[in-house]
Amino acid sequence: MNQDQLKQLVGRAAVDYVTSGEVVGVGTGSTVDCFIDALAAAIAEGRLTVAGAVSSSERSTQRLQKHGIRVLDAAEVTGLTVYIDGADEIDGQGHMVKGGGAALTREKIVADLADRFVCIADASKLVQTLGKFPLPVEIIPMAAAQLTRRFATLGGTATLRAGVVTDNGGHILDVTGLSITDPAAFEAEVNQWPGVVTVGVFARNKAQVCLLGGADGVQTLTF
Ligand SMILES: O=C[C@H](O)[C@H](O)[C@H](O)COP(=O)(O)O
Repeated sequence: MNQDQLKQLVGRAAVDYVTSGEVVGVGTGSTVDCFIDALAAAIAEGRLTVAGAVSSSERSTQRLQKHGIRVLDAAEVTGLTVYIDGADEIDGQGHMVKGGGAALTREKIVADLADRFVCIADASKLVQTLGKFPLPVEIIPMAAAQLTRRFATLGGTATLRAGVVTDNGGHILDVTGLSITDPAAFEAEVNQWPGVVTVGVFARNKAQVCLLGGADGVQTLTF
């Protein structure tokens, strides 16, 4: 199976984690696109109903609406049973690096509303230690140079993602050269640097379940 087929596999598997009749939290990315399509198919076939979705990006909102799935504002719900999203990296404890698609801030907001984060990913995303994938950080534009110097003190090289403006009007720094051995401490530290909107380490909002697609099918990891 190629990577696209693995994404479709885990996208379909994630539908089983949606509680019928409820509002579902929806992440962003190519794997989530597969989930949205599988969710729409399950609804069309009468296997499931949903009261709607809270979306983490304009991209996912458009795809959900194209399928006729109602999109609610995050402010319209007080909580969600489940949030389903991909990751750029996930470790053996469910900590993730996210934001390759620049949606990390809204993803963290919607994930924080949910009782359970179900991560869907192909097996290449599983790592021992976070940091090989360039770490996305959403920032206030005027802080770019200052934050670049600050990441250098941690051994990181930050590069501004050219031409990218997030759904919130922020910019993205991608930071290479980091080895994130304590994700919770790293997230807490970087989050309070002035100019940082959201750091792409998800430790406080880590996954409770990961559906990992590999040669042998879907492996379910629980944390
Ligand atoms: O901002 C984007 C998100 O964090 C994605 O969930 C992440 O980049 C994984 O995306 P994909 O499923 O396309 O690999």
